[in-house]
Amino acid sequence: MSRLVLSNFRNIASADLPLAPAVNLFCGANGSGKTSLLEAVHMLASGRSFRSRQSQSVIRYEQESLAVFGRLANGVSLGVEKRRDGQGRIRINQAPAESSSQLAACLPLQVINSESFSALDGGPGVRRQLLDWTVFHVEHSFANHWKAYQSALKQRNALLRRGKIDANLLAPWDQQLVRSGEVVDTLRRSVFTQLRALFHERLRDLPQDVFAPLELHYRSGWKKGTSLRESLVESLEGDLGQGFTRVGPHRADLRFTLHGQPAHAVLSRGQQKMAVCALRTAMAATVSAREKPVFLVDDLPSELDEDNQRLFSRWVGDCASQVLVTGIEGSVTARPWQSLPPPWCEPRMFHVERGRVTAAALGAD
Ligand SMILES: Nc1ncnc2c1ncn2[C@@H]1O[C@H](COP(=O)(O)OP(=O)(O)OP(=O)(O)O)[C@@H](O)[C@H]1O
Repeated sequence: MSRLVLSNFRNIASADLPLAPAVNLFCGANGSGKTSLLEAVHMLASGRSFRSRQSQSVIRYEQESLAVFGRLANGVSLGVEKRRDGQGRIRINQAPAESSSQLAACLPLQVINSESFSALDGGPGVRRQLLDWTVFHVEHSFANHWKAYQSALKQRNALLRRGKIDANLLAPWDQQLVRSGEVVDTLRRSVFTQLRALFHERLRDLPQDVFAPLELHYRSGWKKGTSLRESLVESLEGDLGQGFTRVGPHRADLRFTLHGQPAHAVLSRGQQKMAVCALRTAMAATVSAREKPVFLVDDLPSELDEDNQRLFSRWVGDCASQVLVTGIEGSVTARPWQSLPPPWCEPRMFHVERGRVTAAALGAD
């Protein structure tokens, strides 16, 4: 992204930022507005915030609307506007866009923040989304198959909730469920194989006594060794009792294990963060043949020692198109990037103070 423009975004009344092609650092005190800048980029890539479901809370107090505009390195422009009454607009190259997945296709994004630990300790839905982000950016048609699957699932569950089953009513939804569900699973499986290999490649840079046994598994969402159709038939009686479909790609999961235990129950906090960083950069590397993602990194030093910060910056340099990093102190935030080859070792520094963002000299705290 070469330019980022914000208005009335949290405590930032306005900002117009020329971004460096590789590394951009946003430094300042607590509450100054650093994370808000990352949140604005996230909104540009997805139409929503990563901190709040309600965009009203993101609009600057006493203002009616917010706007974010970004010009990408390839010249494409993206714009998102949100109003307090819930209305909003998404534009790509000035023209209205139909869905936020069009934004996502233009701007693949990876976020590392305090929420990222949920890849290890959160529910299966969070991990499924990580895999699906990767699949979508490798194969954009995945979104249509997944949508078709979810709409069949909704109809099937509505029938199951009624409690008595007319086989003629259920059959067409089962057919659509199996057809799109198998495509979803096939795409996930093939992308998972690449992702897992790239994840292990990164783990080899970490202490092997700890990380060599870390395993990543894919669960399809139904019984191993049976087809989706067979599984649906097998579970129909139980599904009827529960009133919803208990098997299928909507129950898929990624699992991280270490010596047979869930990884988050064994790894230290810093080790967990490095596992998440390995996963996120492996995801970026998996999709990079199509488009290299932009990374948003909120407070890299928290939980990580200097060696791990440097390792993470090297991983990012290998798979990302650009990175936006926040930190309290400029010199500390810049350090991990300075040992990389150009252009990664030439960060652009911005100072953030009570919602005002200004260019700053490197090393000025
Ligand atoms: N809708 C809003 N309108 C105006 N100000 C807001 C709004 N929502 C949040 N704020 C304020 O905007 C600031 C947002 O700070 P942000 O989270 O971006 O800070 P930060 O620099 O990342 O801080 P930290 O280092 O503590 O993580 C805070 O001071 C917060 O109180």
